[in-house]
Amino acid sequence: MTTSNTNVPGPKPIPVLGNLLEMGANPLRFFETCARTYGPVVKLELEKGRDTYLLSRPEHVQFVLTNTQKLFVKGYQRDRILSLVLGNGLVTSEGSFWLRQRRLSQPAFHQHRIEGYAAVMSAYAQRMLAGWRKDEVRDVHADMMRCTMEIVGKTLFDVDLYDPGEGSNEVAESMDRVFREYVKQYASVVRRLLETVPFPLPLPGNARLKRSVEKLDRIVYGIIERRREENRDRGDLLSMLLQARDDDGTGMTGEQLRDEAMTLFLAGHETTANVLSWTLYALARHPAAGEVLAAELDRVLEGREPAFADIPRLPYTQAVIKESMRLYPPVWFISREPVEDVSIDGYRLPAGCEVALSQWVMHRHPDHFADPQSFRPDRWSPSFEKSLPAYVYFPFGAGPRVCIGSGFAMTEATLLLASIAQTYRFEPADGREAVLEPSITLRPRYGIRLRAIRRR
Ligand code: HEM
Repeated sequence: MTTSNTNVPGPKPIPVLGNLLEMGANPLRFFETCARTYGPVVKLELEKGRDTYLLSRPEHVQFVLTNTQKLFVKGYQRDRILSLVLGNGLVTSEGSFWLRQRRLSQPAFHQHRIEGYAAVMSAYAQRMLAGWRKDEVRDVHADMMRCTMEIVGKTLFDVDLYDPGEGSNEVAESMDRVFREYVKQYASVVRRLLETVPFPLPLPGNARLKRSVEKLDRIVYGIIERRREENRDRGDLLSMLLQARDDDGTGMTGEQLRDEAMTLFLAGHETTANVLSWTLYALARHPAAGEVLAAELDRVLEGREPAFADIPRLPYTQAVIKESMRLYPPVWFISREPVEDVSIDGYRLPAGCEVALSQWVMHRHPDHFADPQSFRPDRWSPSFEKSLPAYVYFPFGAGPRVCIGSGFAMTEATLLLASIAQTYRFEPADGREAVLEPSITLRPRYGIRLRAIRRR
């Protein structure tokens, strides 16, 4: 028999605000505490008229993610900010429209394409390091954001974002402005409350974001137009998207290309920057792991610049990245909406509710990870990976909507970390811990200041 959903355990809501204030104070701790206190299915009131259910069994993750498209939708269209910035691109679209776009975009992420992008990744890492001075304190998050943005600019648009000769600083600046405005609004709990108002409010933040997006749109449409006229494969993602044809021979419209380009730019640069920033932060606090990493890099690379072919020979480098994404998952929760009532562990979750799965909660679960709060890259042995139940560790999601850029991201993170850690080791610049900001991604709120000590 299915239990009524009113019986689902959860923290007591207060009038009007539900559980929003508790969550707003520290969403990560709130989700973790709820899962530990109330069990694998927790009911939360985070939106007016729509309950949220936090699920934390691996079977729940499997059920929800593999049935997205059939029993669940992403429901992002109700999110005004994401819709304004990303339009109807791969992250936000649904159903048959999404499927077509995914099929058209997939070839841009084939292994041989990524191999081509790898050379750009390594070269841009070297260019970044050339600007670092011996033993100085740096905000490594700012460095990683800039470097991954340059890499996306080059691999996506074939534009060198920071080469003043190309006159393309405008793209970088506009992207940056949109991004900052978007993060500022996204992290706000007040925004979640205002989302319940059924029309866009004339708030200054909304107007600023809209103006920035309009400016960026003009630039992106300009690039697309010029590239259409040029009609040649430059080896970048945009070339692939421009060439992509459906079975009936139709390609993407200008608007679809704009939405996909914007989506890939945003989805593809901050996530990887976060992984690298948190990795350097963890290494600075765990010098022994840093030494094992440096020894692997010295042994395998013998001082050379890392290349795509080196990646399989860098297992510890990859373990460091996996462990960093376990503790600091760049996407810390995934949300879905059931299209019909579904039954989970005997509870009925109604159509239209929000179902939340949290990498933060699952990746730190003591049932699955020994000493779960500690940074221990050596846990990622082949036997451990084999024994880890499926759908416990899912930094890139799973099912049909799994990250299309996971191969791109792992290649980029490995090559950048190898380049950086080959030349530098890190020490905390002061005794302060970095502040986690669980916005749409898990970012360091005030950056990450580390002393970069030159090794070679
Ligand atoms: C470490 C870096 C990254 C992480 C942790 C990450 C994580 C994720 C996750 C969890 C999802 C699924 C979201 C959901 O199911 O609701 C996703 C989707 C997506 N990611 Fe990534 N991502 C990363 C890098 C990238 C890169 C480099 C790109 C592109 C260049 C990219 C493009 C996308 C796109 C387009 C989607 C939507 C796919 C679809 O629905 O068909 N991501 N990513």
